[in-house]
Amino acid sequence: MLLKFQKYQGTGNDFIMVDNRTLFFPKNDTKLIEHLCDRRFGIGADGLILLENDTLSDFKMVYYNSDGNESSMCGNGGRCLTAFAKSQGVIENKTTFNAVDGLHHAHVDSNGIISLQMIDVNTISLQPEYVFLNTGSPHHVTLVDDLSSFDVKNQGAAIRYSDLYGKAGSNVNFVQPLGENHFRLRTYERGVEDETLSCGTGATATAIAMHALGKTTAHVIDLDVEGGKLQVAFEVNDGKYSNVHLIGPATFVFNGEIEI
Ligand SMILES: N[C@@H](CCC[C@H](N)C(=O)O)C(=O)O
Repeated sequence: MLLKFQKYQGTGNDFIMVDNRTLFFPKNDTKLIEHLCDRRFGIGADGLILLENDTLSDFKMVYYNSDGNESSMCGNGGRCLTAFAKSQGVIENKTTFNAVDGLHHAHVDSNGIISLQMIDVNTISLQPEYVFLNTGSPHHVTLVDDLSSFDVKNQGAAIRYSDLYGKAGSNVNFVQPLGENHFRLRTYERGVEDETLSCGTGATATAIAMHALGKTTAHVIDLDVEGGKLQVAFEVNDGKYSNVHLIGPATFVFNGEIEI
């Protein structure tokens, strides 16, 4: 069978997009999805995203990490899927779609920048050396002095596979403050099992964690990731974070087709 797909990337976090509204795609074929995401033997991507019909909203998002397993929410992927849905004529510039963590609102501005509403965050674990929270995916957030020389892959894997997070594991974000509302982060991603150039739920987690730690009083945070720049905006009342938005570009890379 010939699989038609489009590649998208959001600040360097890259995805294979498939229009699966006819439900033709073999969703349970973990090995196929892993192969398609392989950067040498397949198309190459951090993840694969299916666009499907939904009874409650404009469309449904189904997300797979590059290990081939379906996973939790992908913030950059949600922004890229919004751009893909627009390119396919499924939506115009505003949408509500259904993902594994519920309904998401998104809109595309006149410059193509996409703002994606993320889930509210009401539970934050503040520990002496780190913060843990869930922004649609689980995130461990810890401050480091110099990100440029930091061994993200090995240090990230050690935390991800530690007893802290059991079989499920967690994504791991290493953060360096750059200014009052400006942080740099590098992320080790669960399910990719490597550093990615960007992680949207990770950037969201980092922004909220920095506010919860008192490292900033701002409610609009700039985040420098390896693949570009993201912004996270939120409201907060009594330690509860709402109206959370992940804002940034989502770029079409190429059309492709591959025999599967
Ligand atoms: N890159 C994504 C996160 C995708 C899910 C994550 N790897 C997990 O399994 O928790 C993002 O942009 O949020």
